[in-house]
Formats: sequence, structure tokens, C-alpha cells
Amino acid sequence: MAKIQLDHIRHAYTPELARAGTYALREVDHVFEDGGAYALLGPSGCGKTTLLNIISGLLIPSEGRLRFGGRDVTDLAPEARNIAQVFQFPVIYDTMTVAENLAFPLRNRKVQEAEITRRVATMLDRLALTPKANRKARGLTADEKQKISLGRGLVRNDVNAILFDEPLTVIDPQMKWVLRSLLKELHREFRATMVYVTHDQTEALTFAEKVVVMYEGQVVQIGTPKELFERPRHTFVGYFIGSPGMNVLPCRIENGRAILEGGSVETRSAAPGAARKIELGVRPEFVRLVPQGSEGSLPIRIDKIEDIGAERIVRARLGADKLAAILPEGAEVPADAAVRFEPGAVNLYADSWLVAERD
Ligand SMILES: Nc1ncnc2c1ncn2[C@@H]1O[C@H](COP(=O)(O)OP(=O)(O)OP(=O)(O)O)[C@@H](O)[C@H]1O
Repeated sequence: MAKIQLDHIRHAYTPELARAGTYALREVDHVFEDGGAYALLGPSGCGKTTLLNIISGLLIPSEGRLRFGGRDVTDLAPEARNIAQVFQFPVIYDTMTVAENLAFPLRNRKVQEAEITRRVATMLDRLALTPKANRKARGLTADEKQKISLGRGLVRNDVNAILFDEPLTVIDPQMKWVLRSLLKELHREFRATMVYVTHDQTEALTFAEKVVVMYEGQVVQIGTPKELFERPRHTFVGYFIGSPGMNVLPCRIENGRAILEGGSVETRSAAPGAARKIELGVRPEFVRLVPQGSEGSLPIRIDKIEDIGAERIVRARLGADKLAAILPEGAEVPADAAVRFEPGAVNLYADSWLVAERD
């Protein structure tokens, strides 16, 4: 397995697009550590597939270098990169048995027969496919076939990385979490460098140790699910991750306080400098409802209250700005409501980027 270095990678699909400054990847300069499980997460068109194809070698980037374990592979063909790929649709041989499918990549690499038998038996066991080892793949269900695709990548111990492109798209919802947990277990056991493309935040947050959030051709943050929740580096991360997403409220700064409609809030942030747009970000989980007039509170107008099981979501307005709050079970909604933000849960953004905390 290998560390993947993306060294100032940029990509435009044609020279005309490059001249017009239209880059599918604007600048990616990051390292995926050896043995890490990364999810590339972002909305349609943000550049996830472009980045994955650059790693696999289907695309050569317009600019920048790609290295596996320190070796420059930018100009190598896909076959020469030693990468395993799992796609949306299972890629397996229908006329072969399950065991033969798993053995295939090893036979191709002339691994000794005894070693093939051992590794295939281990993989069949991990995938819970031992009872079907000698069945032709043709008659299997979609999730069983996709398990074989995963197994074909994992059975090899010589790959630099395993790349997954929305691998659970065709899997039934109830089987999705089974395969996701299985993949996570297999990662813990085999420690392959894994890069997993998805636009589904649940999938990304449950699979990955590090989530790579992409937005408009850029990596806006690489972090653990906890980091993305607590300290989104960009307002996009704040509202893309979480349900409902982070509240983003326009404000201005005076004497270290954020001035919003109806009041002000203490922040721990440094002075934001000469930004055009200053915003305060606070997650709905950290917005408390209190009676109007309470100390440090901001008056709101409630639009509606949504019941989502144990919790309720209050949709309200702070002046003209929309605001969501998550009410814990049993919490009261005051007749004349105001909000108070939990100290320490308020982030400040200058032109959409997180402002560092004061020293
Ligand atoms: N072959 C191509 N020629 C020109 N532009 C392309 C080509 N492929 C993708 N693009 C553009 O590059 C940008 C990034 O596309 P990409 O497919 O990488 O996004 P994505 O995040 O994978 O989206 P999706 O989730 O829909 O697959 C988009 O603006 C897209 O229109």
C-alpha cells in the first residue's frame, strides 16, 4: 500500500477550457496517508470523479504531479499503477465460480497456488460467501456480486490503493449498511489505502476515517467526521454536513463581538481582516430556545416546528435570516422565543472561510 501525494494538481478538460480558466479541479494539494480510509464527498459536478480518475490514471492532470509512496506516477498508464477499482456496477466474471473470481487477480499475477487457496479461503470467510464458493457468479444477487468486487481488490496485497466509485449505488438500502460495515471491518484488518467517492454524507461519515469535502473543484476540508461537525473550515462544509446544516448568518464585527439582527454574540475568533463578507456559523444542535429578554439572547420569529421522532426542529427567522434549532426531547418552546448560542460553538467566516481563533 502507498501514500498518495497530490502535488498541486489542476485539471481542465480541454486547452480552451484552461484558457478560459474553467478548471474541473482548481488546485488540489494534499496527501492521503498510507493505509488511510478516505471518502471524497461533495455535490454533483464538484470534481470527485475527475480526481479519482487522475489517481487511477484514466486522466492525466493538466498540471501538477501525482506520487505513490514517493514515486512519480503522473504519466504511467492505469495498468502500470497497481490499483484496484470497485465501480457502481459489479465487475465480475459470470461464468466463473465465486472462488475463481476471487482467485483471478492472483492467478494473473502468478501468485503460487497454495497461497491463492489460502487467501481466497480467508476472503470467502470475511465476505460470508464460503457456502457459495463453488457457485457460478451468474445467479448471485447484486450485493453478493458487489461483495466479490470488493474481495477482488482486497485479496491482493500488492496494490497501491483501492478506489471505490459510488460502490453502493445499486445495492438495496437495507444491505447498504451491511456492506458499509463490512468494508470498514475489512479496512481495519487489511489496512489498504482506500479512496471512496460518494455524494452521500452518511456513507462518507460512516466509512471514512478522513472525509475529503469537495466543492467547485477544490478540496475545502479534509477531516474526521468530528472535525467537520465542530469546526467546518468553509461554510459549504457547515451546511453540506449535518441535518439540518449549520446556520450561516451575516454579521459584522465590533470590539470582538459579532453583531447580528437583534443583538450581539461573543466570539473566540481573531479579527477577520478586510473580508467582503463576514458570517457567523452555528449548528442547530447548539442553538437554545429561551424566553425573549433573557440575557445574551436574540429575539426570533418561529415559522414552524417539525417533529422528527425524539427531537424537533424549530424553523425560525432572526430578522430576515433563516435559522434552525434542534430541540432536545421534552424541551419547552417559549411563547415569545429568543435564541442563545452555546458558547464555544460559534464559528466566524470571512468570505466563506473559517477565521482562526484568537491566541
Ligand atoms: N469529459 C468532460 N469534458 C468536459 N467537462 C467535463 C468532463 N467530465 C466532467 N466534466 C466537468 O468537470 C466538472 C467535474 O465533474 P466530475 O464528474 O468530476 O464531478 P463529480 O463530483 O464526480 O460529479 P458526479 O457526482 O455527478 O459524478 C463538472 O463541471 C463536469 O461538467
